[in-house]
This record gives sequence, C-alpha cells and structure tokens, in this order.
Amino acid sequence: MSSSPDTLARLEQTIASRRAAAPDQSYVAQLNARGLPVIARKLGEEAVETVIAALSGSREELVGEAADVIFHLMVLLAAKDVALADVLAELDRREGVSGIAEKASRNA
Ligand SMILES: N=c1c2ncn([C@@H]3O[C@H](COP(=O)(O)OP(=O)(O)OP(=O)(O)O)[C@@H](O)[C@H]3O)c2ncn1[C@@H]1O[C@H](COP(=O)(O)O)[C@@H](O)[C@H]1O
Repeated sequence: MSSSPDTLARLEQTIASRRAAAPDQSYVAQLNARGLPVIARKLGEEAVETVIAALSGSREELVGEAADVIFHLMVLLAAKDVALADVLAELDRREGVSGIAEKASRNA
C-alpha cells in the first residue's frame, strides 16, 4: 500500500470504524471510551515528544513522533465530528496567502 494524501483519508475511515470496536481490542475505541480530555492530553503529550525529538532525537524518532501526533490529532477530530476535509479546506484557503500578511490582518 503506497503512501499519499489517501493515507490520511484511509486513516480517517479506519478511525471511524474502530471507534465502535471493543476497547480491549482497539486503541482507538479505548481512547474514545476514556473520553475527550484523555484524547486531548494524549495529543498534547505526543506534540511535546515531537518537539523533544526535533531538538535532540534522531530523524527516525522525529518521524515516529510526528506520526503519533497526526494519528492522535485524527482521533481528536473524529471525536469532535470534524471531518479531515474541513481541515484540508482550511489549508487550501490559506494557500497562496502570506502567513505574515494574514497575521497582520488578524492583529489589525
Ligand atoms: N496509527 C495508529 C497509531 N499510532 C500510534 N498508535 C498507538 O498510540 C499509542 C502511543 O502512545 P504511547 O507511545 O504513549 O504508548 P502507551 O503508553 O501504550 O499509551 P497510553 O497507555 O499512555 O495511552 C500506542 O499504543 C500506539 O500503538 C496507534 N494506534 C493505531 N493506529 C492506527 O489505527 C488503526 C486502528 O487501531 P486499533 O484501534 O488499535 O485497532 C491501526 O490499524 C492503525 O492504522
């Protein structure tokens, strides 16, 4: 199976279907059973681990932690009923808009 933008779409489908699984057989179901605060905390932990890997870890560790962040972000979005398409549309909207210019308009 190749890696592409479809990877995230497939992961979104997998997460949606695993949410209803038995918590003792699915990490996704287990996280959802523990609730939104636990999912959010887990995402925060993985983000911190990514920062640490970027500053003092190997390239391989950074890749692994980045994958953990994306996975846990996708679990959080699913728990909040936010579609990946909505996030991608927001990124599309920002395409070609200078980040500096947008920051200035937000602060105006
Ligand atoms: N991509 C992932 C993925 N990335 C990371 N993880 C899990 O995320 C956890 C990472 O947390 P830690 O490293 O802190 O490990 P931990 O100490 O076990 O976690 P906690 O006890 O603190 O919650 C590990 O248990 C990993 O197995 C993932 N679990 C699942 N997926 C995808 O989700 C699909 C469905 O998984 P299940 O729901 O388990 O069937 C899988 O087929 C994969 O495609």
